[in-house]
Amino acid sequence: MAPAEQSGEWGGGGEEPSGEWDADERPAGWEADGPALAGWQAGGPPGAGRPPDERRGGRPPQLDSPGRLTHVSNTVMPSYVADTHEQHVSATLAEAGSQARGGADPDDDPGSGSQADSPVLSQEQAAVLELVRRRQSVFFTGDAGTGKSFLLNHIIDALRQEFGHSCHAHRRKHAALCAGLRRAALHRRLREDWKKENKEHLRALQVLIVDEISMVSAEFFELLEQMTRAIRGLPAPFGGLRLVLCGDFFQLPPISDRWRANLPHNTFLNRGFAFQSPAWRRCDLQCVVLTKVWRQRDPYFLSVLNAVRFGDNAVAAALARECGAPLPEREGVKPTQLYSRNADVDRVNAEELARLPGSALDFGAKDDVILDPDNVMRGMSAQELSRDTQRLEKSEFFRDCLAARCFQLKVGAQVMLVKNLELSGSSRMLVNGSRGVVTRFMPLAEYKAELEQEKADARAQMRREGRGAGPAGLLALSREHKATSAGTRFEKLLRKQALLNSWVDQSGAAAVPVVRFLNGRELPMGPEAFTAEIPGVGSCSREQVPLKLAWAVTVHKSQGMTLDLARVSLKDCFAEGQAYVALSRVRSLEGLQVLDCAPGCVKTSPVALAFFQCLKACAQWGEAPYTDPAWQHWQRQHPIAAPSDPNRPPAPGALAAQAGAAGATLGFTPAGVAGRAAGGGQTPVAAGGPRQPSPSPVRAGDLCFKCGQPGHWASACPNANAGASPAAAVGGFFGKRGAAGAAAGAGAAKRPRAAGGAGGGGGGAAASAGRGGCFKCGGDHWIRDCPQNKAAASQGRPGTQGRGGAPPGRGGGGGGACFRCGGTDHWASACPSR
Ligand SMILES: Nc1ncnc2c1ncn2[C@@H]1O[C@H](COP(=O)(O)OP(=O)(O)OP(=O)(O)O)[C@@H](O)[C@H]1O
Repeated sequence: MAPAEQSGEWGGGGEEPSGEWDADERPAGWEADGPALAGWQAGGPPGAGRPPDERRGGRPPQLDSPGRLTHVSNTVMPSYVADTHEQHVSATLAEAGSQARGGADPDDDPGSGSQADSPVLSQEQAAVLELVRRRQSVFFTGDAGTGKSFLLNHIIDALRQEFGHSCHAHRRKHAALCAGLRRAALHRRLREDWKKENKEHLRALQVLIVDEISMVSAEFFELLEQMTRAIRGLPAPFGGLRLVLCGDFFQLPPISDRWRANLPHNTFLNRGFAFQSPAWRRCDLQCVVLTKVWRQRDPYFLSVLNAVRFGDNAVAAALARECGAPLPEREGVKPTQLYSRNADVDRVNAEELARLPGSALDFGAKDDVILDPDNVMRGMSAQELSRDTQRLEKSEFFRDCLAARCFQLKVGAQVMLVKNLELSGSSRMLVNGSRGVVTRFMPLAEYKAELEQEKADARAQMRREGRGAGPAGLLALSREHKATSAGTRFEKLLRKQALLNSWVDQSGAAAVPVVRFLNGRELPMGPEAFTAEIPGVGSCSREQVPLKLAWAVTVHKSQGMTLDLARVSLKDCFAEGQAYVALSRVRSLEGLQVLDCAPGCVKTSPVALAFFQCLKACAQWGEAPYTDPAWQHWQRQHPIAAPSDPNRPPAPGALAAQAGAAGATLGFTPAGVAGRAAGGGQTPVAAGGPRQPSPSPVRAGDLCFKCGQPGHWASACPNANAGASPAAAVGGFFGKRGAAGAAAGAGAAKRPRAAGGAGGGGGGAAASAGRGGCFKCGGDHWIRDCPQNKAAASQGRPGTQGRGGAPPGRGGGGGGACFRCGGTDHWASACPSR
């Protein structure tokens, strides 16, 4: 699972460390021999119940530690699901919508051939989607291949429906609702958002989606929470942002900088996992563990991967012995080589390309920046526009784009797609990560003629359907025919032609490569567009052939990929989870070769292990066994909110039950994962049954911040949705869409952000009905008009809006008291309880 920010695309190409660690630079907490394992169930050795000759090498693995491999969460897939395996993680935002809707479990309909073409969400995946639909903050995890990215694409699709438009395409107009970002992209986007002119963007954000949460550090997560809360000016965690977090903490961890003795203890070093931060504990997260592995279906292979996941070097060594033989080429495609270090990858790719006979063809990209039309229209000065242009041109997008600015290809080159081209149909699917080989170069004239022919075919099909698309039909196409497959194809071809023309003008290319993919399809690869938006500034785009050399890739890059054939070198594995990520990329043992399996190369984070055990057991997440002194100091500086803390976040939502979470899915309270101070409170979801209300008590003085009523937490607020649009409950920004927002009338539509929460748009019924209007007192007025402000001002302590002389209170403290402890004689930033 690894989305690319470009073009709103998800999948493939995990984040790579900018620099690699030397052996002596391993982060604190690193253990040479992996952690001691606990919590495993005794069971048969890997592959138990399966004749040895069915295994790849025909030999049983020589296991030093038999009897430790059964892991409860792995469900073996029934064979009829096999075809759907082709479905890759990635889906563009636009295309995700065309995929099957969630809700059904493939298990329900074994014979259905259509499922192969259109995979649907499993029951547990659908349960997570339901939580998101119910506006819960969600964290979902699971083994590699449990469909986290697949599910995330469906979630993004659902959010698009909820907010009525594409998350990315119209972000500026409707003010952002969603950001789906990986670690580096997250850093980048937030750096932009924290700039003064973009704070509005962050204020209007409704949902924050973070993929690969395992790579987001505790320090960063904490910072992010504090900054968003401060900028949005709301006391709720993340300033009321809804969170969708997803990832597997057994996979690649955050890349920390090394602490040196002369650095101040609180230097930002990107340490710890996100779940270790107090911010995690403050969030009202519903945690779900996905249990069904979709990528692999062989129970033996699953059990081996499971052992590696938990750090079993003996099993990895046995696997290396079993899978040591070279893999044959398939369809002329060589296995992808996975290495830990960039240097090895670059060397292998360069060597292999040089080894091929014939001359290489250069492929250059066409890069463009487009200024935000709003800025241009409102008459920004030439100086400002040129500053924005420069900012776009220097954007990291151009450095990090999956498609390189320039690369060389030869006939016979092993390549990988870096963009989703076709998502439906297992045999036709071409997605980010699909492997192929260049068979020839097609002259441009021939390629253009081919496109014309395809267009004619699509038009003919539309005519057959009685929807002719002549020049006059084009207008109709945009409305009516887009819904048909021929109409969509026609439209895509039009776009392709336009793209080709503009790319050729710039790059001067005379041919496009023809690639034969592993699924047998052979296609000319014309240029594709990769885009990224910098809110409030403009957008960057790159037009380039969506390929990269793929004899070798780094393990970090491979996170999120599903590979058919892989030669994995475990040499120099330096990070926890790295070996697990590498080995779990392939679908079957038949496609795996393992090399250089040195003792100790499999590393698992003991902290992740402890967290996972808490998740599985619904036990309390206790003190993390992490012994870096700088980290411990940081933790001391960020104490977990005590139960008496007036700023304690709302209690866990009780909606997991209603979502019908199934099987081993866990509903989890924030205090459950994290709440050693709050006294636990997590509640497992009974299989298929309703989730028990959280035992976490609601104190008499606690008011729901959504409706202002006592007796329940905001996440379980019965009034939040009363007749309002979904956004109204969150903050009312999208009030235009909701019937309630419209009914609220003009006054409500103009209401400022403070009362509605995240945005300033059409107000929501909750506010207009007098429930949840003011965040301070719950009254039917804006926070700035709250009588408590006046009271505070008369005491010399301005409330939320006050700037001088007294604690700001951030709007939630009631009368301007320190929001941390309720005290009235200090600012929250100087609070002794901090
Ligand atoms: N409900 C489903 N039906 C059919 N196929 C599925 C389903 N869920 C996931 N898959 C397929 O399983 C494979 C693995 O899914 P995905 O990459 O989303 O897993 P992941 O949990 O994100 O893996 P990783 O943690 O390794 O990144 C993909 O090929 C995906 O299409």
